[in-house]
Amino acid sequence: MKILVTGGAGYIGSHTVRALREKGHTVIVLDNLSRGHRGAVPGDVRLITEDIHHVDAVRQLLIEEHIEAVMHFAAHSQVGESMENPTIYYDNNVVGTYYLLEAIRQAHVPYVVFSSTAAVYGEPEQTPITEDMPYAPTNVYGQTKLMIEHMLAQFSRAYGLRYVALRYFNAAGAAADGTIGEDHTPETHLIPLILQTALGQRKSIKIFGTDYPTPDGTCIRDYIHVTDLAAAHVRVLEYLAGGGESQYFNLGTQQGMSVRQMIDAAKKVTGREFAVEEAPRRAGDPAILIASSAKIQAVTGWKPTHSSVETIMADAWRWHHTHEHGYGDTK
Ligand SMILES: NC(=O)c1ccc[n+]([C@@H]2O[C@H](COP(=O)([O-])OP(=O)(O)OC[C@H]3O[C@@H](n4cnc5c(N)ncnc54)[C@H](O)[C@@H]3O)[C@@H](O)[C@H]2O)c1
Ligand SMILES: O=c1ccn([C@@H]2O[C@H](COP(=O)(O)OP(=O)(O)O[C@H]3O[C@H](CO)[C@@H](O)[C@H](O)[C@H]3O)[C@@H](O)[C@H]2O)c(=O)[nH]1
Repeated sequence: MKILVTGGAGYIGSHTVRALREKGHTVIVLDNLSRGHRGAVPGDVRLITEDIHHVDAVRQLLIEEHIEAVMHFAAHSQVGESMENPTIYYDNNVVGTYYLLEAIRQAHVPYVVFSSTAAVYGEPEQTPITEDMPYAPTNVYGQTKLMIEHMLAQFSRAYGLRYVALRYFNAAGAAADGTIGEDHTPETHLIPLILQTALGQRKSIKIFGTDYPTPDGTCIRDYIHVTDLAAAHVRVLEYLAGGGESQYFNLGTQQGMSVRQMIDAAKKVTGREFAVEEAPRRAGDPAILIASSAKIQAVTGWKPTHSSVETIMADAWRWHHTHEHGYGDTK
């Protein structure tokens, strides 16, 4: 199929571009490079430096290139920033996606795969989290993703668009060959911050909260390898093209790891000692987020195969210690 990947110069999008091409699909990347990297897009993939808000340009591209599906990663995705500056989240995520969907509708593209998030659930009542649990985002970022899910459902009902919304838990790791990986500025995610500390780029890694109701007092998350996330996108595309109806799926491993366990794993994989500081809780962090992925496994047969903590950490380390400044100045 011929697929447009919005946000394909970003972390998860670039790994999915690779997975799609490995399955023989043709890919065009649309990215405004606000937070992505030219160097994350292979030289032989067409990169269109464009913004999803530009409905006329996007519609024209979809029609001219006979695009059959859109994978929509383009978004702002930092929880803290979304609380400090909600307007850019409503504009980039909700308004931007509205214009993108409008272009998709006008160009009659039949399928969309959308990057949603575990943040739509907020503080879960129980774990593992299943898709039928209540939606109660505790931050603006999660709220914008939930609004987009509603928009998709309404476009689907009214115009026949078929879509899958994938609610990722914590994306982690990097391509096994170390050529693409995670490079966010500013970096807020735990694993890159730990590994930057192991590299000596930071003085210490702070543990945000040691008094959570968990066995070691630190937050538990469900870390899923970015390669497994990418493979799930290929699966759900096949599912839609095979006649599957619109769906939303959690993407996680059903295993939780605490912050302390991640730090210990990093020390083992890197063979380096580094300073660890106990710090107060970070506002808005739920104690435990673990996915049930039973639904996507039952419907599409997808299973995570690279998401052991050792593989995640080893792959992330290969990327970070060979790219100390990420994609550097390739932007
Ligand atoms: N990283 C995670 O753990 C995680 C978890 C859950 C959901 N998600 C979602 O997955 C998607 C990808 O996340 P990521 O970590 O790869 O983020 P990222 O910031 O690395 O990638 C996003 C890309 O979208 C581009 N972009 C942003 N706004 C745009 C616009 N208006 N027009 C065109 N391009 C635009 C950026 O330049 C960037 O390349 C996001 O939608 C995010 O909300 C990520
Ligand atoms: O320096 C740090 C950074 C993080 N943490 C903790 O590590 C855990 C993971 O944090 P982080 O890597 O920032 O991810 P989350 O806040 O869990 O959010 C990610 O995972 C969510 C889904 O679970 C997505 O919605 C978000 O977009 C994505 O950033 C949390 O308990 C943090 O409190 C620390 O202790 N120290």
